[in-house]
Amino acid sequence: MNVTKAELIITAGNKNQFPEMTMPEVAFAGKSNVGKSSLINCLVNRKALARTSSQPGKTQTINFYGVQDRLRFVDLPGYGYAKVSKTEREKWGKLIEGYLTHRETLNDVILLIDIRHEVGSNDKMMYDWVAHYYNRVIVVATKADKINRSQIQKHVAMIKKGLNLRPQDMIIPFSAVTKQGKEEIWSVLDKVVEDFEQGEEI
Ligand SMILES: Nc1nc2c(ncn2[C@@H]2O[C@H](COP(=O)(O)OP(=O)(O)OP(=O)(O)O)[C@@H](O)[C@H]2O)c(=O)[nH]1
Ligand SMILES: [Mg+2]
Repeated sequence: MNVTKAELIITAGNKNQFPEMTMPEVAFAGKSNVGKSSLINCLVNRKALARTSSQPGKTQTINFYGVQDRLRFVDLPGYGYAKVSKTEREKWGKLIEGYLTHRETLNDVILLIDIRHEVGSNDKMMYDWVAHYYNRVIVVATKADKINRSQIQKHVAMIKKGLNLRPQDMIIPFSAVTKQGKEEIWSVLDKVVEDFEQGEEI
């Protein structure tokens, strides 16, 4: 999709604020600071539509973005930030669960993993959880610019193994700096929109 229009729809701190289910949605999950907001900005050709920060744990709400009036991107709060209190973590769990398990228009969850690192226990937990509810999981291995190009396939294989990906899952190396992987992600998303719009016509 050639994106010329993207806007924040709502910053939701609880499920009553989730927008009506009128459009296909794709949610971005992953550890705090992994690059969820940066990926969204890259996909919509904007520098700062989704707020990014070098300080982890900044996004504590579910942020809905409208893309070209055909698709929504859903920026989920990151997990695994140690300085967050137990009460905050519980609130996070309820909010995420309330979204991920009750959203008929949620087509895919994109799980972001830092390409440099071994898969963490939180990542594995998140993957297993999403895999349980959704047909496929799209894994985006972020910050690919931080490793040598020749090492990318090795790291991708390491993540595949660490998460124990199934044949129907996908893994795409990506960099918000070089935009590597952007086209590949869009070709998956374009198909999501097409399928949704065709389903509506019937
Ligand atoms: N080199 C490089 N840096 C990146 C990339 N993606 C994100 N970053 C940097 O990583 C930091 C965190 O990025 P965010 O997009 O804010 O991460 P997030 O997952 O939204 O973080 P939370 O909202 O705290 O969960 C920022 O300093 C970004 O500039 C990338 O592909 N390459
Ligand atoms: Mg963020």
